[in-house]
Amino acid sequence: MVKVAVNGAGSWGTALAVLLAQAGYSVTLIGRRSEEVEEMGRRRENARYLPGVMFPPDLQVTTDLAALNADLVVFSIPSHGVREAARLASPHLRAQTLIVNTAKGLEEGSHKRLSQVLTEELPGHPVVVLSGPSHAEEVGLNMPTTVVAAGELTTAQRVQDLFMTPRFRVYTNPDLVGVELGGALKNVIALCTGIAEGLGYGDNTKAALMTRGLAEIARLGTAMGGDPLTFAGLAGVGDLIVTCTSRHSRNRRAGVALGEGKPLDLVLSEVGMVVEGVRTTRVAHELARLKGIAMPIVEEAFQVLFAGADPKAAVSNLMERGKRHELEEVAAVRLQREAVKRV
Ligand SMILES: NC(=O)C1=CN([C@@H]2O[C@H](COP(=O)(O)OP(=O)(O)OC[C@H]3O[C@@H](n4cnc5c(N)ncnc54)[C@H](OP(=O)(O)O)[C@@H]3O)[C@@H](O)[C@H]2O)C=CC1
Ligand SMILES: O=C(CO)COP(=O)(O)O
Repeated sequence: MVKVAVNGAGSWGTALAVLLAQAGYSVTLIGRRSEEVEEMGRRRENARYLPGVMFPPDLQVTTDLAALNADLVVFSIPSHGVREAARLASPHLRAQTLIVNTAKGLEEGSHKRLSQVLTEELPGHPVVVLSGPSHAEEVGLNMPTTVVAAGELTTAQRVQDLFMTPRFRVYTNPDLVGVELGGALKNVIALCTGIAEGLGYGDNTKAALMTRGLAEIARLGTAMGGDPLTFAGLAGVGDLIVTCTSRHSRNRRAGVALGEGKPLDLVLSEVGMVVEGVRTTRVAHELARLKGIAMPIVEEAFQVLFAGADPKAAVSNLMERGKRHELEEVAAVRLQREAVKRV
């Protein structure tokens, strides 16, 4: 039987451990705090992070990293903990252990994608990224969900085979860069649509932020080597839609509270779970500057989160920017053609 370890017992790790155990594998969920792990073992439920989703009888829960001696190890650790978690995991893995990363973010400081971090810390291990519109609360209740497995295609197909169930449909995508950037950057836009909601603005404003946000995601993502088509797929617009609109989204919820005027520290403690978009805003802001990419929404998000800017003024700044074409590159070609015709 395939032996699986899920490293990280938050909401996403728990939902995936339940999914894989229901699929019939021998699954161990690894948490880092013994009191919580003991409670989960006793209640057969992760009451803190995923209440209402009962564990299948065969799902094991432990703090013991020896459980990482498995065929497949799923990392569900927030982005800021991935490098350290990989270092701790390294001595326990089998030579051939397949690694699947499910966190969505970028490493602060290095700006690295999380698959790059994992490949650096776990050399020789194949790394695949699982991403897409998939809230733990719904996966835990077996609601139909679609995701992508991104990486070297034959390895991504192994992950597709392992995770696919009648309620969890997995597509493959060879574009690791595009999938990881789509998954990380949509959290920034979800914070912004949440802020707009908290300010009392309506659906027009949210649709504007989602659409122009996607333009920014694709602009930075393609500059970093992603395929433009990936941003029209599950890990791009698909995840953007769910995160900007779902009541389950922690990024959206944090944005709403910020828009209502609460300070960031209070917002984060009230949400009580990881809000990846905050750190990712800082990284995306740095990347945009370094690469000379126009990301006005990310700029305003950065000013609101880290420079005390007023959210309402941030929306006005976006609305009152200089005039633009919707598709700058297309417009440049058209204008050139029209100029030639006039000569
Ligand atoms: N929840 C979801 O629906 C989805 C989440 N994701 C992504 O999955 C990743 C994990 O998120 P999620 O499970 O939701 O987060 P949660 O906030 O639900 O849980 C976080 C878990 O990670 C642990 N943790 C926190 N910091 C560290 C660290 N530095 N090192 C090791 N463990 C740590 C926490 O342990 P403790 O309780 O001890 O602090 C907790 O078990 C994120 O990148 C998120 O974007 C992706 C798709 C869906
Ligand atoms: O990535 C997610 C859904 O696909 C989870 O989003 P939140 O972290 O905002 O809850």
